[in-house]
Amino acid sequence: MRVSVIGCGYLGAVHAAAMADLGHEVIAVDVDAEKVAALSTGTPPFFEPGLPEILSSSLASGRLRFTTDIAEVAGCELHFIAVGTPQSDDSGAADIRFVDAAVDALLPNLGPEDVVVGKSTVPVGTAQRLAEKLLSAGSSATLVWNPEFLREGFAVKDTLSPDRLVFGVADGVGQDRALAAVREVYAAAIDAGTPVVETDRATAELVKTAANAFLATKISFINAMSEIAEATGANVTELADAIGYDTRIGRRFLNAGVGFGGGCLPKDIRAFSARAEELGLGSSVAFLGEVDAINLRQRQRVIDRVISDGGGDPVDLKVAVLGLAFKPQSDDVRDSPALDVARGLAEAGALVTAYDPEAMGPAQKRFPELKVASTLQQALLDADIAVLVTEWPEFVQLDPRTAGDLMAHKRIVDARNVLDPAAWRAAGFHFSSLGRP
Ligand SMILES: NC(=O)c1ccc[n+]([C@@H]2O[C@H](COP(=O)([O-])OP(=O)(O)OC[C@H]3O[C@@H](n4cnc5c(N)ncnc54)[C@H](O)[C@@H]3O)[C@@H](O)[C@H]2O)c1
Ligand SMILES: O=c1ccn([C@@H]2O[C@H](COP(=O)(O)OP(=O)(O)O[C@H]3O[C@H](CO)[C@@H](O)[C@H](O)[C@H]3O)[C@@H](O)[C@H]2O)c(=O)[nH]1
Repeated sequence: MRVSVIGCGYLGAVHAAAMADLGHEVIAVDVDAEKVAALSTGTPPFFEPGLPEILSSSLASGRLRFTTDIAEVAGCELHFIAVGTPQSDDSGAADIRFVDAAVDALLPNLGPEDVVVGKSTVPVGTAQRLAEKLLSAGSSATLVWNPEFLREGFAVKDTLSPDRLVFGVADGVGQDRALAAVREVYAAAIDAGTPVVETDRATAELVKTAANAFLATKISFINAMSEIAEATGANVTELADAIGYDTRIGRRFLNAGVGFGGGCLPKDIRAFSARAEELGLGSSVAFLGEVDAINLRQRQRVIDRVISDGGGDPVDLKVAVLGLAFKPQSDDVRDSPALDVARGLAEAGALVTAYDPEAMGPAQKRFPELKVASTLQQALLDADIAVLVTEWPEFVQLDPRTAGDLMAHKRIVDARNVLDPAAWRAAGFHFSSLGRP
């Protein structure tokens, strides 16, 4: 099929390359000329395993092209909207101006039988409003809401083999055509057995928000348990293992630590709460405010722990911060707990040196005073204490004897609960984690 992708950020760039990899003809549009130039040469402006490979092969095959000129999408049968929906202000509401701008720019280029496919994460009710916008502009194009569930770090695999596909359509003219088009564009995944949920547009929008709210709740639940475990001498990892064996609960997303960050979970639960307030239903999801508060408390808990384990006075305390990305296999520092911990310690007067295998450039853009080391060993050199905040494999596999030889004092805070306390203590370390003795 001939498809366009509007917005070439994490979601759009991966989606465009994956669609071309599946054999579709893809035109991908972004307003950011630098991003378009980088992607056109096969260089993603962010780290995502597997993306450079499918990007290069799709560009070489001629099936994928990037442009800043929206007029080039004319003639495509299907148009994916993948622009950003960031948090707008302190209310937490989503800023959906980019979605509106994308649809406005698309309108003059739409054919009468085209299908517009919304992938951005939006507040429930947005799709209905956009469908009315198309109609009132005289377009007979149909709108499908098709939320995206990819995880950064696994984005290519998640796009090519998703857990499920959700198609939200409205009853009426164009419904069958729209469903046929999305089934065709995703035929490879559907033929491979991916479950498909065909529903109305409001449900499709809500599936996305509800999924992220549930994942965030699971993480904050286990982090609340880690506080209780710590006060009582219990072990939160063994607790998570034991409750996770119950298949109704499941072990995934029960890793206690410094909490969730990134470009999705934090902003999406705040946007959900803000939308519920607008609907007069704020109390129905009031618990999400607590999920957010527990999550942010974890960052402060880690900062406080580093200071207390470091001797109580943060001023001139030499801290090695291991990790800056919001999670491993990503260079994304949007709402990163690791970056907040580095910043919080520096603001308290500590001498912070951070290291991350991929995210130091993006981190320094947001926090220019941040001192970074070029290797893990350099970050640890002469440190009074280390704190592991992103569980990159090279940190998880770090030999405590090597670390001990480099550091001024043998002290470490494991803020992701991934190191073996016995091994670190045996190497002479003062070791602490969150909710584990
Ligand atoms: N990042 C993820 O893992 C992920 C996963 C699922 C869903 N989402 C959702 O997908 C959407 C995009 O997220 P992202 O992380 O890719 O954001 P992003 O900020 O990385 O990218 C958004 C892109 O849209 C471009 N853009 C803005 N206005 C435009 C316009 N009018 N025309 C063309 N391009 C325009 C920007 O220049 C930018 O490159 C959000 O709604 C997000 O919540 C993201
Ligand atoms: O047990 C866990 C699992 C995750 N995290 C943290 O939670 C955050 C989010 O992790 P993850 O969900 O893997 O990353 P994202 O790439 O942000 O993906 C989420 O957000 C995307 C954007 O909406 C969705 O598409 C995905 O389905 C959803 O998992 C990260 O900071 C993780 O460190 C924990 O603290 N404990």
